[in-house]
Amino acid sequence: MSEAPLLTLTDVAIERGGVCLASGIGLTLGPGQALILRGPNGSGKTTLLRTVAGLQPPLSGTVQAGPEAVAYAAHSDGIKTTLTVTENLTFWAAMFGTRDIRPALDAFALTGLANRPAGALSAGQKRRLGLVRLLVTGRPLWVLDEPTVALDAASVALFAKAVTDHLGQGGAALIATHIDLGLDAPVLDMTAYPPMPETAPGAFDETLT
Ligand SMILES: Nc1ncnc2c1ncn2[C@@H]1O[C@H](COP(=O)(O)OP(=O)(O)OP(=O)(O)O)[C@@H](O)[C@H]1O
Repeated sequence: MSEAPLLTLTDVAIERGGVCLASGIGLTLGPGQALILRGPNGSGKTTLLRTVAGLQPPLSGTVQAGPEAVAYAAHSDGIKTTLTVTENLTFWAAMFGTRDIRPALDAFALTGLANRPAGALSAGQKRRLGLVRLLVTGRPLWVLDEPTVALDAASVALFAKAVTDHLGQGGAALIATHIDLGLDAPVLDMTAYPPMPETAPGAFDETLT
């Protein structure tokens, strides 16, 4: 039995600001699989996630993900503060063709906050609103950068359940996190992929994008 992978990285090197951060990264994520990214601050976790999300090209190697496969949750919550929780989620749901937002609101315990302007949420509530978007994208590959920042223990548990359910439905997840989410997932340690000694200067200049 072999299912098509949702993500394949082959001999990937990544860079930020013209500096190679890591090289030789190879991985495959299939339906139902998660991978945890670990490494010290500045080791390139965010840069790798940005590269997988297509926000920047790899310095070398190939990144293969299905078309419209990736849902990327970055450090920023990406919410509209003047809109209510419902209005934010309705906007995202419409973008991705999802009609019913109630299951998503329930899954992240946001139903009681549905009519509150997003700008009046606490930091952890804002983070939950940023993450709940994942549920209405319908996209199979979740690429998540420190998703649990500002979440309390109960919210971390809700998030871990959402990821587990997503994997159970045939999705996959690549997650940079410093905390244990209780997932049965292997760890990719960035320190195992040292940068190439020679860095091509200016291979990607993000000031031009
Ligand atoms: N916009 C940028 N321009 C140039 N260099 C950058 C930029 N953003 C980050 N960097 C540098 O790239 C390196 C990798 O950063 P990155 O954010 O990928 O690391 P990280 O492993 O996610 O770190 P953290 O654990 O602190 O989130 C760091 O040395 C950082 O200073």
